[in-house]
Parts: sequence; structure tokens; C-alpha cells
Amino acid sequence: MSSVTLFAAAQLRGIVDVPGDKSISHRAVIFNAVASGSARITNFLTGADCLSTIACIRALGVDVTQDEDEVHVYGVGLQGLREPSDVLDCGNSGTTLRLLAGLLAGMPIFTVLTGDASLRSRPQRRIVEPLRSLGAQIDGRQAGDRAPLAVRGTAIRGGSYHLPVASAQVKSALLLAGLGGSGPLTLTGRIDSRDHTERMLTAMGLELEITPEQITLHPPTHPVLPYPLSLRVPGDPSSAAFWWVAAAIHPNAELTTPGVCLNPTRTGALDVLRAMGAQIEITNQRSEGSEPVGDVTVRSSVLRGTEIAGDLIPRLIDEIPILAVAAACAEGETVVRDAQELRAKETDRIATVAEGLRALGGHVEPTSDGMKIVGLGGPALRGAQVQSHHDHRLAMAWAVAALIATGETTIADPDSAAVSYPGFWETLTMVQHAP
Ligand SMILES: O=C(O)C1=C[C@@H](OP(=O)(O)O)[C@@H](O)[C@H](O)C1
Ligand SMILES: C=C(OP(=O)(O)O)C(=O)O
Repeated sequence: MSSVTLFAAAQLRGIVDVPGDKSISHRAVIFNAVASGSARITNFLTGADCLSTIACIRALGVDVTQDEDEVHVYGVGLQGLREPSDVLDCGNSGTTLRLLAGLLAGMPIFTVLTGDASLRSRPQRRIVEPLRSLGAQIDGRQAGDRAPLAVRGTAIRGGSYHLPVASAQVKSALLLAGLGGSGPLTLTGRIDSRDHTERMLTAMGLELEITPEQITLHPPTHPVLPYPLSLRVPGDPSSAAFWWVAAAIHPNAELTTPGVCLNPTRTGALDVLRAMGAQIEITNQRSEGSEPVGDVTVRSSVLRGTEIAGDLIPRLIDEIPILAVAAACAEGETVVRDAQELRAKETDRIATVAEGLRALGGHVEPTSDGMKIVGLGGPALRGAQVQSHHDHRLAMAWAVAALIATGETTIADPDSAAVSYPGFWETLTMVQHAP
């Protein structure tokens, strides 16, 4: 489909089972690939990014079966990955490329990691430099800053690294390299990004010492480690956020997203929506495997502007495009700061969010590390032609805007939503027609 045309919705109602979390789905396959047995993963995200991870792991000689959202991974142990006969295609997925680069840095095989045009334009020095400091032999275009990356697996040293940016991909790449290291690896600095890697590796029997200041990983001393980890993947809060904002900005709405991951490193969007005055109810809070989950209901709300900055940023980085739509419909100004990481995503999301919101009648000023949005004082966007630039989060953010915009909204390249949210467009129709 080259474009989709949408109109405002009369109402939004229903229970939306958002797909499994993308970060946890990637990790469940990658970590279990080097475990000492087989694992069953349910509610796996079948988005294109996680399917890229499965394809790469299979190319490394690991049996992975997939039947809809149920995946079985037959782990080969830390010594068992096979050298692939071709390059590994990570598609659009930064998580796939960066986590695999870290894991493969310490394996006795040669691999080349590449991806689509967007992924090949994203910075990789952030993983290449720290991995090299641990002894990794890794190179790529632009002195190692751009994929394709060539990884000549070698002995990895223990040591320490100070993370300058709060990136879970960098943190995880280093921890995965450390699994094959000759001694403990300590990470300091910005370790406050999503912590699924730490939770899952701990659940797989590895020894991690975690304090607010540092993480130390001890390489496994027994071949039975890591143990396989079967799990049900909780719902993805980054996907649920589209429905939370849709319900908050629409004047006749109530949407519930059950079973969403409520890991505190992921709940920044809920905190911001609450600060903006959104009516949010969280029920049925429980633990699923290593993660807290709960059911989130959001109702029509009157929103006011807020500040999104500092430590909040890593807790909602992927939700900024949809939070910008909420800000455009609020009363007063919203300022996003400290979010220069947005420029290193599938698109430069400071530039592309500002462009799209302006086309829809929003008042947005991009800044070097974020944006200023002067709200329209209510759901007063107007339909327009908007670009998704093949960025899944933009395609879905503009679809939510269309639900309250006047006239018709045409979104180019809507299929990119399937990178993280297969079924998004069907659900968009469903919530408008639920009784
Ligand atoms: O580790 C992960 O699963 C992810 C980390 C984040 O990226 P950074 O590590 O670049 O912040 C996020 O944007 C991405 O969607 C998923
Ligand atoms: C940035 C994202 O993913 P990745 O870095 O894995 O491509 C995203 O899903 O918004």
C-alpha cells in the first residue's frame, strides 16, 4: 500500500491486546540462541524487526521454529554458533544489529551485519568504539561508524566502560560481548536505559551485580550457563502508547490495553500523560516472568503542556512521536529537551516529527535536542498529506492524529507500521466500531 486515507472517528472504544514487546522479543531469541537447551516464547512480536532477528539467528546455525506468536529456540550454547555463509541482514532493526554485533564480537567466527538504507545510515561508533576497547575486531564503513559492520570474533577482555549515552542497545551489546569475556565487565555512566537485558540474563543464571551507579557482569564459569528461559512476552508499552494518546485526545473515548509491560524503565509515556492531565487507570498489576505488567485504561481527557527532559527521555524515547501529537492537542506549551538521540533513529525524528505535525496544523519548533510545541488547546489538528518516511512510529503517530483531525489525512507508506506493530491498521478500524 503506498498510502492510506483516514477520517476523524466518532468514538474510540474497546480492549486492545497490543503485540508483544519488541525489546524483550529480540532478547528472548538472541539470548536463548546461546543457552544450553530449548526455550518456548509466547506472545512473541511478529513485527518485521523481530523476524529479522530470527532470520539472523537461524543463519548462525540455531534452530528456531515459529508458529504465529509462539517461538521455540533450540539453544546451541555459548560455543555453538556457526559461521554464516552470507551477510546477516538486520533489515530496519537497530536492536538486531547492535545486540548481535556485541554477541558475535567474542565468538570464533566471522560475520558481516548489514540492513536497509535507514539502518545503514545510523551511527555505529557508539558500539564499535567500546567493543574495540574490550579487544573486539570490528570495522565498517566510515571507520566503523556505519554498517555493513564486519566482525572478526576474537577473545574479549574484561574491563570497564563508561557509557556516555543512555542506550540499551549499547549497554546490551557490551554485556553480550562480556558473556564471552576473560574477566568481569563493569559498566558505569548512563546505565539507566531499559533494563530487560539485565533482568533476562539474571533469570538465565548469570551473575550480575547491579547498583544505581554500575553493572558488573561475571562471565559464566560453567557450560550449562546461560540456562534457557521460557517466557510470555508482555505487551509493548511503546505500541500501547498510540492507543493511550488516541483515547486521551479524542473527546469520546475509552481504550484499555491489558497485559502491558510496566517496567519502570519503560513507563515514561504514562508519567508524561499523567502530568498532562490524562485520565489513566492501571489495574491488575502483576509480574510476568522477570517483568511487571498491568492493564492500562485511558479515557477522553483535557491535556495541558508539560516538560519532557532529563532522566525521563530514555524511559520514553520511542514514544516521543506520539507524545508530540498529544502535546499538539494540549493547552499550553510542551518542551522536549535532552532528546538528541531522536536524530539517530529510523529517521531524524526531531525533523520528521516537526515536519509532519506542521503539515497537520500543529505549532512546532524543532531544536537541536528536541522541540517546542505550542498546543492548539484541544484536538484541533487538520487533515493533510503526511509522510511516514518509512518510519513505523511516524506512520502510527499520524494515524492517531487523523482520528481527531478535520477532513481527510493521507499517510504515505503506512506498511512500515508492521516493523513493530503488525495488525495496527486492523486495530485502528476495530476501535472505531467496537460497541
Ligand atoms: O534495546 C532496545 O531494545 C531498544 C533501545 C532503544 O534504542 P537505544 O538503545 O538506541 O536508545 C530503543 O529506541 C529501541 O527501539 C529499542
Ligand atoms: C528505534 C527503534 O528501533 P531500533 O533502534 O531497534 O531500530 C524503534 O523501534 O523506534
